[in-house]
Amino acid sequence: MNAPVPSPTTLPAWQQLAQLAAAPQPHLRERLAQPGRAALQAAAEGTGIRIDFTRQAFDEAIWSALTTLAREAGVESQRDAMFAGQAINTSEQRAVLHVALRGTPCAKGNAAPWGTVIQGLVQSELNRVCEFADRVRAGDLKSSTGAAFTDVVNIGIGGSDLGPRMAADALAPLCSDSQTGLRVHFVSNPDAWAVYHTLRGLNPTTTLLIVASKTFTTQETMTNATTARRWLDDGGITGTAQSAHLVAITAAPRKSAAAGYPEAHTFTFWDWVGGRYSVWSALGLPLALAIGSTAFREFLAGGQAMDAHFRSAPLAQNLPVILAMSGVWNRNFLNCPTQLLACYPSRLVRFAPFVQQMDMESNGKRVRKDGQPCDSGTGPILWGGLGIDGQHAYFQLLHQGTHRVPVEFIGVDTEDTPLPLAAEHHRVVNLNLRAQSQALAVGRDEAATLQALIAEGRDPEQAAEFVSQRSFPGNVPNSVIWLDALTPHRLGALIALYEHKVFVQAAIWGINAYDQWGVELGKTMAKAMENG
Ligand SMILES: O=P(O)(O)OC[C@H]1O[C@](O)(CO)[C@@H](O)[C@@H]1O
Repeated sequence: MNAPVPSPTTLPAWQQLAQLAAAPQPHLRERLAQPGRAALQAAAEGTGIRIDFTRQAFDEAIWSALTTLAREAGVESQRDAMFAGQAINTSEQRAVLHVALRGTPCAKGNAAPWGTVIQGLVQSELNRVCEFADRVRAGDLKSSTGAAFTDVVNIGIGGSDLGPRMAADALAPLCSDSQTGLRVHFVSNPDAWAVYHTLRGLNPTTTLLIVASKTFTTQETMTNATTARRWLDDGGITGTAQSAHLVAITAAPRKSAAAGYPEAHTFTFWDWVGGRYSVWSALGLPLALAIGSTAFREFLAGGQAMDAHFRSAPLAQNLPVILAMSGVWNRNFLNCPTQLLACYPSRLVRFAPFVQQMDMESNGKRVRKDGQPCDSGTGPILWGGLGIDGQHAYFQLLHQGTHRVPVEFIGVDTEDTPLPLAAEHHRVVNLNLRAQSQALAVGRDEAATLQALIAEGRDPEQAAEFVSQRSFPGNVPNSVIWLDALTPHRLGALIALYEHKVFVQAAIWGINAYDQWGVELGKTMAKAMENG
């Protein structure tokens, strides 16, 4: 029997927020001119991350009510239940302990909140992953022909692809110890071209295949794995020799063993790690191969630093809570159904699709944990990509379209690309980020536009004719998430920030962020069609 979960709309703070939202809302232009605006900024110690949320469409009174809502919805007790390993994934009766994969966020000597058994399992599998990655990178672990591996192909989809692929793209280029010549490739799509295109340039005798699947049943992954193993066969890597080229990462090791993946090359994780939260587990092996075990452990430590902040910072200064509650205000009180994520460092090219799965597969829910229908909107439609490219594509709609799209910008303070003019590139990137954040917030009204046109030398009468087309409503709520650098540690902290944001929003809406029954129907129908 499901314990009843109160609708958030019955909470006093929700009702207060509804009243505040019903009052006339000052334009962000005016809000930004109000004193005390600078208070809407916060940083998480030890993570290198800070958030400027001065351009969110609320004032201190609304912000205070939003933090009260978080308290009334029991965000803190729900957070503690997650860290204590309680079965908060109620529809599957599972704990949600991806946080345990990053190590304990306690002072040295204190027991981990999830207990020593889980701590021991995690540490021993992490050590295996790190050792394996370093041996492959060093050329100590040889292929069946005695050669060092030159290429790794990770075959997986969804959570078994997006996280490690995103992080490898972001980190491999600048990890100084990643110059081993080992190339890491990813194939997710079962369209034949995807796997063909990846394998055709590779040498089977020096290629390591990783098949990553929590269930080890996903049809797309198994189809690609069959083709890749056939490619090894065709390249003369057959029978027992093939074992040296095969790796399985799964929570179902019996299934991978039955399919012929060697035990020594099988890395496991557990049912309490959701696919979209699994980059910290053995599923991070391709990332460890791309950046080395030292950097991989730094990545985990970054996640752990954000966990420590999430567990201890007051709600009003707590970065995951800030992102989550800004989102709740925009989604539920300003009625904005979407959320744009605009990343300015180009190494974060895959960050938005990664967060898209994390957020939409988690909070795309329509009933609460007790099975009752939600009477408020839940997870937003999250979309995005690289901000600068977006400026020359869809930002027009943000500035002058008929949708109001809240934006989260991500930028970095420092740049270490080994190019003589890298600092100039960096200046241009951050200048654009700051300009877009401000332009979307303040816009430009018709009077200011007319003045600007006249200052350009336009005839005032002619200028008046098209002043509306040259004006910008602004008032687009946005925050900027600043990283001091894009290192493994900081990326780990950034991912954990988003994981906890999703957690807080689910806690507010009373939904289960950790199941994904919605994707099952299509899978079942595909199977039924296959069986005629
Ligand atoms: O790792 P598996 O079991 O192959 O699943 C891959 C993905 O499929 C899903 O179950 C549904 O698309 C995701 O949640 C998961 O990340």
